[in-house]
Amino acid sequence: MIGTLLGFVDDRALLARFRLLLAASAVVRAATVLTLFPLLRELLSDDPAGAWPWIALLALLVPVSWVVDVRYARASFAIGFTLLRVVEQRVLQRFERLAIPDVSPSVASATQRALTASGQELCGAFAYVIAPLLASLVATLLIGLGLAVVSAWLGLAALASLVALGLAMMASGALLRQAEASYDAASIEVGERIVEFAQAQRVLRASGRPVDADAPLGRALAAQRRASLRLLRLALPGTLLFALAGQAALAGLTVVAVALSRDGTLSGAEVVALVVVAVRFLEPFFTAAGLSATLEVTRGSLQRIGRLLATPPLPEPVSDVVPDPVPGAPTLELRGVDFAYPGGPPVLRGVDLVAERGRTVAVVGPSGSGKSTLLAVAARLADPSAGTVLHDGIPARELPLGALSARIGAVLQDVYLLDLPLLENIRLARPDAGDDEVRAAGSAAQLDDVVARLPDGWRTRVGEAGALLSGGERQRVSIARALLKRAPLLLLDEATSAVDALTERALVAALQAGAAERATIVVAHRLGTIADADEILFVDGGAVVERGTHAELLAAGGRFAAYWRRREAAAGWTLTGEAVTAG
Ligand SMILES: Nc1ncnc2c1ncn2[C@@H]1O[C@H](COP(=O)(O)OP(=O)(O)OP(=O)(O)O)[C@@H](O)[C@H]1O
Repeated sequence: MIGTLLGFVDDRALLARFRLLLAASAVVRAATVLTLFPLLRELLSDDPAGAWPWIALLALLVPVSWVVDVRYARASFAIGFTLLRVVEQRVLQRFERLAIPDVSPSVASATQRALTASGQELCGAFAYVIAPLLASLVATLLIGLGLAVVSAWLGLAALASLVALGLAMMASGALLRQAEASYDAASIEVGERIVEFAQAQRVLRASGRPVDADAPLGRALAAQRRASLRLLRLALPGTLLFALAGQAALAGLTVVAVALSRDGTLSGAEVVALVVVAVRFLEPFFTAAGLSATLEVTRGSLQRIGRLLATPPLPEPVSDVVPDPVPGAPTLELRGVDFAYPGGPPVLRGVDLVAERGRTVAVVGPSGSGKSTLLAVAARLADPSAGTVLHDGIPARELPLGALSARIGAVLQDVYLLDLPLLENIRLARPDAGDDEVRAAGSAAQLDDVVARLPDGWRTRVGEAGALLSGGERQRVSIARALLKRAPLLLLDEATSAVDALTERALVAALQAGAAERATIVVAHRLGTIADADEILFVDGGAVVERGTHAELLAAGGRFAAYWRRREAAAGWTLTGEAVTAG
């Protein structure tokens, strides 16, 4: 565990200082304890004046030990804070680079715990528990060596004590580890359920479901309570076992000292001195017994962070240099792309798609046929299991993620706004854009009337996840982002599904204004958007089953034509008063 912890520390000079101070602290502590042996021996002998040199040495060691320990504590804190920083950094970096399907609720919850608790736990545990314990344990080893110098038998007894205490420590750790693992799993489950509970408030209230013991959150909280009780229960036998081993070790050392006195190897005064040294020798182990629960929590945090960091990120090229576009290559090309979500059936099968500058490709198909997934793979939110995605002829995997993201503007189904002013939410698409540009993009995205209603206009914070705005308003913000970005590839997934027909017309016009400069792929159910596309791909079961222009596909009388007729018929249906009638 200590090796793993120190493995996170990227400051080599700090690590070297820490190791040096650890050695110095252990040596001085051991020397202080071992000095007690000759000091007490002389003090209890016929000539107590012989104790003066040892008292002088002790008087010197005490302030030296204090100075070394203060420096050691400072280095330990510096390591603790470095752990906090590096863990936060690595967890965030890894999270940002995970393929989107890998960002499951449990990964999100584990990340949240790693960022909000684990880093702090590691920092505190290292500075307050692990580092002091480490110095004490190394000092104990040195004291054991010192005892061996006095007598080989004492050395052996000390070694046997260390082994017994080490085994007791491992046994109590193993008991706690199991309980800690189930407590950890229960806490992650509670984290997931709380997020779900908060997000599903409208649905829960609409369905009138009370939060009771049978609700998912109630069940998760009950499981966490049980796991926490088990953790407390299992801490007790471990501590008792440890105390027993400690008493046995002390008794063993005393028996050896007494036996050595009986055969004349040690004087009575030396036996008394040895018992005092033996007590100090065992002290760190008793401290460790009291702290074993903290150590197991630290081990749990480390494992959680390790699991998160073990999830492979989307592979990135080693070099930051963006390869040159291949002359004449389309803006985006998918060649024989297959894709499946982790553990799921194939969702895309052999998809070919070419999106060229100035042209619009519409992807059409029944619900669940894989349209949004196709856009996700195009944007490299996930890598295909087979086939290639090329941007300007460059395989997506050869483009640094930053460069790739700069090429793509997207309005996806799940629009997410941050709790920032409206203006800043739009500016996220292009952080260097000036206020005027951001406002112009917002106006083109039909946000002027929204802004007029907001208390602070463009500077109004939109609330967590954009809670202050309606679904259609959030879509407009997302479109404003895409307009501001002016990326060469625009991906639209039901981009205007939540706005009224009039606003939609204005938004489509705004999006078309720059269409000559970019390639557009649009997933839409609305007939107008589909009919105007340069090419339509009809997708079913993850495969492109028909492709062509609107006129060609209608003339072919195949799947798309049937879909189109059904849509047209549905568009004629209207709800009036009590009945549904065809219009
Ligand atoms: N994160 C995910 N994990 C596992 N399966 C998923 C995930 N997202 C989508 N799927 C599955 O992949 C399939 C295709 O989903 P996708 O959202 O791409 O379809 P779609 O054609 O865009 O549907 P819609 O028109 O309803 O938006 C569906 O069967 C869906 O259940």
